[in-house]
Amino acid sequence: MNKFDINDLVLHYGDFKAIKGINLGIEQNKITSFIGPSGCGKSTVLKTLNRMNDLVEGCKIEGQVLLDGQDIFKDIDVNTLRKRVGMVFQHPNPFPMSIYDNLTYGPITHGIRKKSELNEIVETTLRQAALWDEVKDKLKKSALALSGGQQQRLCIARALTVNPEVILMDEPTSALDPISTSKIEDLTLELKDKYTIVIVTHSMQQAARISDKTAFFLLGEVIEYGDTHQIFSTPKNKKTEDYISGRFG
Ligand SMILES: Nc1ncnc2c1ncn2[C@@H]1O[C@H](COP(=O)(O)OP(=O)(O)OP(=O)(O)O)[C@@H](O)[C@H]1O
Repeated sequence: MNKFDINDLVLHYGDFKAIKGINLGIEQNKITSFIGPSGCGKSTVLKTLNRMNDLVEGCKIEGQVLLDGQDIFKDIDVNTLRKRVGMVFQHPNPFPMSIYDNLTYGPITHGIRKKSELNEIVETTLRQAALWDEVKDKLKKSALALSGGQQQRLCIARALTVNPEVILMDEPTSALDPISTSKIEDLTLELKDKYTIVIVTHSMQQAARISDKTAFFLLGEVIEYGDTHQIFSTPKNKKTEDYISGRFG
């Protein structure tokens, strides 16, 4: 079953046509990777899924994006959409406050006040993000004192605090060392039981390791989309083959 249906998506930044008519079904409880050379529109499509492009001046979107069959531009209020569809960015961006406050910020905004409930959210999400053991004794310490890899796991935990259905990840490990990268990859694999995950990655090894489905982007179009194993072993399109075999990009 598809969590998202992207139908004939065209996106302009001013006069520049960044996305040239994309059709894609994102399956529920799967990890979908977007791969392709720099500037081909991967992040743009990812950000469209929770309407982050709305804030960009001159951005014009045509076509349809459905979340569980509902039009994200017409049927769902943007705050509800962003609660349902969380995001983790390339560079860890914890708020300059304590670990605890980072994790209670979203729930408090959504009206949760009870201390016991907030405590439970903090512990549950830190456990889900495989960070609890490392930080349980310093929850009141600044999140900025954590290592980069820990900060990124905190940002994943923070994304989980409002109980989303989808997690969008924009190159979440590109600023991290190999050990932290491997932790985030393991975590991502664990999270797919409960969440639908879409990840933009420059690492084809990463896409091959963790994703069920892969979409190959080129110049604002999806050239090929299918099971990750098929895309990497028997690509149907010559351009996909050239890219994954390192002939360009
Ligand atoms: N805010 C913006 N204003 C104008 N043009 C933009 C904006 N954001 C992206 N673009 C352009 O749209 C195109 C697609 O960019 P996008 O960031 O989606 O590509 P990408 O595949 O994610 O690239 P990368 O892998 O380098 O992150 C690029 O040509 C980029 O320059």
